[in-house]
Amino acid sequence: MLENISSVKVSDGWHKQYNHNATSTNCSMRFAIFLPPGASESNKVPVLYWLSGLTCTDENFMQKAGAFKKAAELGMAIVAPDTSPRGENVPDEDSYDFGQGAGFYVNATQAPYATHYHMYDYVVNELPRLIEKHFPVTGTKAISGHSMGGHGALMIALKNPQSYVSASAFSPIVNPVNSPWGVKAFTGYLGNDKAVWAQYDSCELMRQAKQSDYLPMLASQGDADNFLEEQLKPEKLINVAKEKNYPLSFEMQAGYDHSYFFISTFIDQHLSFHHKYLQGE
Ligand SMILES: N[C@@H](CCC(=O)N[C@@H](CS)C(=O)NCC(=O)O)C(=O)O
Repeated sequence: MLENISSVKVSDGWHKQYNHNATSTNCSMRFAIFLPPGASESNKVPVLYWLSGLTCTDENFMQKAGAFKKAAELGMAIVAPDTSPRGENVPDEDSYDFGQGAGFYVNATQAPYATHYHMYDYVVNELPRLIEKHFPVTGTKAISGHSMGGHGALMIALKNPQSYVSASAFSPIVNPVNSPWGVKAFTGYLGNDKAVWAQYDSCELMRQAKQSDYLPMLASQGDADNFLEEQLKPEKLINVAKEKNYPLSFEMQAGYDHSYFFISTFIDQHLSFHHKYLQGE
């Protein structure tokens, strides 16, 4: 069952948080939803799913991105899940980039993580089903995210092109199999078989994509981002997109760092981008 834990009016719509027992992650999960003004059973709205980065919960985007005014104007709901399973029984590690707060949107196969760390199934299947059952939304979905969540958004869209109308990302980890954050997470959650890692790597997935599965994709990156060269490596995805003629619009923005200051500056552009496709244009 859904337990409502907060309800706040904002930009004429509502920001709400819920807990529920999730079967995919085998624990209680919290998520946040923004419902734009006028959303009702007789006026269902499309949904943008937002996946956050390392150390985040459902709250970082909702509190810092400044997305409500534009989402209210465009008539879009936004759903922000947590970034991992959580709780006393959920295995953790004393580091910011693995364990709780760092689920990497994969289905873990390795003990002791395989019991709970199924964020891929949670985001792709369980959460949308729940949202569509309990809220006034259509089944039309787009997906976006930041950093680890940018990896999640692009990877999930590339693996499920029939389920989303568009995908975007801020500062995404585009090639986790070649990024220290990704290598650490994939080794811990997925083991040593690189063929399994490749199934969650946006560069590899784009390389394999059929033209009939191409989705409109937007990525924004700040050139003053501390993680740019070591972890994010956007040129890897840009190169694959060029080779494949994939419709990726990549925008390097001068002077911006890795933070929500950057996201809040360009979020309206990303919401408008998704709106175009969510409206069925
Ligand atoms: N230096 C950071 C690295 C983690 C980080 O930059 N997290 C980003 C996502 S990859 C974030 O959104 N942090 C939370 C926030 O800014 O609200 C830390 O040690 O916590």
